[in-house]
Amino acid sequence: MAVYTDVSDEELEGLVATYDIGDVLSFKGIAEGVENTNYFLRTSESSFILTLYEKRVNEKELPFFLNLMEYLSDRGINCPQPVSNKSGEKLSHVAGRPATIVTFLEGLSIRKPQAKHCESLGKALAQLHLAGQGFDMHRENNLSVSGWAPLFEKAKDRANSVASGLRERTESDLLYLQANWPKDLPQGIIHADLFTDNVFFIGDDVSGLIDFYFACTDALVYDLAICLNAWCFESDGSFNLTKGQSMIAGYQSLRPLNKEEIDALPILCRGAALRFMLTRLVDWLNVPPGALVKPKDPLEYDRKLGFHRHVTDASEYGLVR
Ligand SMILES: Nc1ncnc2c1ncn2[C@@H]1O[C@H](COP(=O)(O)OP(=O)(O)O)[C@@H](O)[C@H]1O
Ligand SMILES: N[C@@H](CCOP(=O)(O)O)C(=O)O
Repeated sequence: MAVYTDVSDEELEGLVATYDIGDVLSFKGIAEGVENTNYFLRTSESSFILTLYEKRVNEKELPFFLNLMEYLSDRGINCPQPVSNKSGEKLSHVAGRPATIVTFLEGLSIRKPQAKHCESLGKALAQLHLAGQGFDMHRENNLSVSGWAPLFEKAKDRANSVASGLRERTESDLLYLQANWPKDLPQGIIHADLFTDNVFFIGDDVSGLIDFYFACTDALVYDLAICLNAWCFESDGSFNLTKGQSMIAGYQSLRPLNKEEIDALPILCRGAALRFMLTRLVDWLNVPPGALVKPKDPLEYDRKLGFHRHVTDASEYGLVR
């Protein structure tokens, strides 16, 4: 459970009194997520999520995320809407942390997606990229290639205690990716963390997207590389080509990839896997004392990297030319 910060009854009452959202009926820490503290809040008027921003979120960047959710929602993407308080502000403070109340989205996340879910996700990702065009705020991806070496610094001395040879494999991946990372691909707003727990379905169709706190401006096809990693591997570590084909076809049905994007897909998939291996490794080695959180397994992404290192062509991810 990701509850890093407790909110007392008094703090909650004080916060809710600054909003026009009715009276508190129930309030409960949420058993998923690893980044921020989330509570489910039900009031006499509706259901909401209270998010308290933790370690990786810089308060100065919150207007980017909150405005982005509003912009996307105005353009037909079903994502959480920040609720303004009585003073018209979307950002509040509670229990010593910056916080927002956002609307609750209906739908269920799917733990074991099938090809049809991957296709629907591919379409939803392309819709998100198209809807994000014209958003006039910019946020660097601080977890892209230039951010990986500093992240690894925090973990490299203890990496081999997690898996034998992990330090050496990671150093070699870093060198390769730093030397070959593609530039000049089409850019735009990317979600950058569209894992299965951040996508809601109703039936077989994507009904909503949440958790925009890694969103940034980067190569659009890098977002597809993140999703191929997160959705198309089986638990035995194999890549499911049918799922990859479905996702890429779903994406291309709305936003066809150009030649440069297709050529870049293998290295972007490898980079995306390294990015999640690294953040997981750092978190694995540094669980805050007392936090109710289950850190995610870095070795899942170490295994995925083992696959990506041998890929030479986008067709190996299911791209049909
Ligand atoms: N707007 C929302 N509507 C419904 N459920 C939500 C919403 N936001 C978060 N949740 C629930 O809270 C969980 C954790 O949220 P998430 O944003 O992924 O946290 P974290 O940023 O810590 O990873 C989600 O998996 C989901 O179950
Ligand atoms: N998706 C990341 C961790 C970020 O957590 P999330 O709950 O916001 O998706 C990972 O799996 O490493």
